[in-house]
Amino acid sequence: MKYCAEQRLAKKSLNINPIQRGGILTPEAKVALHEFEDGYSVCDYCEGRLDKINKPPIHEFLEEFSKFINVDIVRPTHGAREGKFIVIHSLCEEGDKIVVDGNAHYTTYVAAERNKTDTIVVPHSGYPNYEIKVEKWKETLDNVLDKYDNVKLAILTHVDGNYGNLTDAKKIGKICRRKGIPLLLNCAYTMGRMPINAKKLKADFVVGSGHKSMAASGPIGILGLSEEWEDEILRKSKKYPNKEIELLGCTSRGAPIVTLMASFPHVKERVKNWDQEVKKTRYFVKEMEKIEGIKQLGIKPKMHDLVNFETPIFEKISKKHPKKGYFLYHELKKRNITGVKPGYTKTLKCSVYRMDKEQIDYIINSFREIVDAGIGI
Ligand SMILES: Cc1ncc(COP(=O)(O)O)c(C=O)c1O
Repeated sequence: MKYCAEQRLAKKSLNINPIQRGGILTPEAKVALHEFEDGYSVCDYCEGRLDKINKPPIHEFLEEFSKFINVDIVRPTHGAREGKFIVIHSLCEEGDKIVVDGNAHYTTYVAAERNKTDTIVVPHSGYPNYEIKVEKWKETLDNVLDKYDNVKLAILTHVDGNYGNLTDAKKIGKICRRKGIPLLLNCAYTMGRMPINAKKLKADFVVGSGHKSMAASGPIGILGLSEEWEDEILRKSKKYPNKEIELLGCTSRGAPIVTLMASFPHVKERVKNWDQEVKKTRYFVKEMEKIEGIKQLGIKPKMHDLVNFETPIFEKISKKHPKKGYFLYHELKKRNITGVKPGYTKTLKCSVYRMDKEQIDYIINSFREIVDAGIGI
C-alpha cells in the first residue's frame, strides 16, 4: 500500500492551504514524534489519568497552557470538534437549543446533531463581507430567549474557516453573559496563531486545534474551561472515580500530544508576532487585488491570515484552457506551490502564514504570470 509518503517527502512545496499552514511541525516536534511513535508511548509512567502524567511532563504543560490562554482548567482532546462535542454533551439534553454563528464550521453542527440538539443560526451579513455583527447576535439571542426556555449554550467561531473573519468575541461574550447563556469560543483558527485570553473575551469554554494552529501533528485539541464548569464537564466515573467520563478516561495517548508539547515554546513566541502576520496578509491581499479579476471576500482590512478571493478571472481562463478547471492547480504545481483545490477556480482560499517576503512575492508573481498567460490563450 502506498501512503503518498513519496509525495510528502518530495521537495517541500510552498503550501498555501490555510488549514495546513498553522500545523507545520517545528524541528523539536519532529524529534518528539519519532521518540514517541509507539502506541501508548506517553503511558510508561501512568499516574491514573493523562493530564496527571509527569513523565513526559503533560501535567506541567497543561498548567502552562492554561496560563497561555487564561483559563482555569485545560484538558487535551483529539481536536476542536471533540471539545465542542464534550461541552454540548455535558450541558444539553435532547431538543435543547444552541445559538451558533452563520459562519460556524460543519463540526459545530455535527457535534450538535450527535447530541440531538437544535442549532439556531445568527445570520451573517451576506456577500461580500459575510460578517457576524454584534447587533444581529443580540437580536437573534433575544428572539430565541423569548421563544424558548431551553437555550443552553452559544457557540461562536472566533475566526471562521471560509472567510477568515475575526468576530468581536468580547462584545458577544458580554451579551451572552448578561443573558446567562454560557459561551463556547471556537478558536481552531486562532489559538496558537494569535494571543487568546479567554477570561477577557468572557468565554466560559474555548476549544483549539493543535493540527490546525499549534504546530502539532494531531489529531490533538485543547479544551479550556472556567472552574465554575469543572463539576459538570469533568464529572467522574462512579466505577472509576479517577476517570473523567467525557474524556473517556484519557484522550491523546501518544505522539500527537507530545508534538503539541514540543512545539509549545515556539507557539508561545509566535503569537507575539501576530501583528506582523496580519501586516503580511494585508500586503498579500493588496498585491493580489492588483491583478484584474481577483477580489478579497470577507471583512476588510484583514485581521487574520486566512484569505478567500473571488476569482472570476480563473473561471474565465478555465473555459478556454485545455486542462479546464484543473489548469490553476497544474500551473501552481509547476511552480512548486500547492494547497489549492484541484478543479476549482471560482474562489481561492489561501494563506501566507509564516512565509517570508520573498516567498510571498514569489506566490504573487506566480498568480500574475498564470493570469497573464491564461488571458493570452
Ligand atoms: C473554524 C473551524 N473549527 C473547527 C475545525 C475543526 O478542527 P478539528 O480538526 O481540530 O476538529 C475547523 C477545521 O477546518 C475549522 O475551520
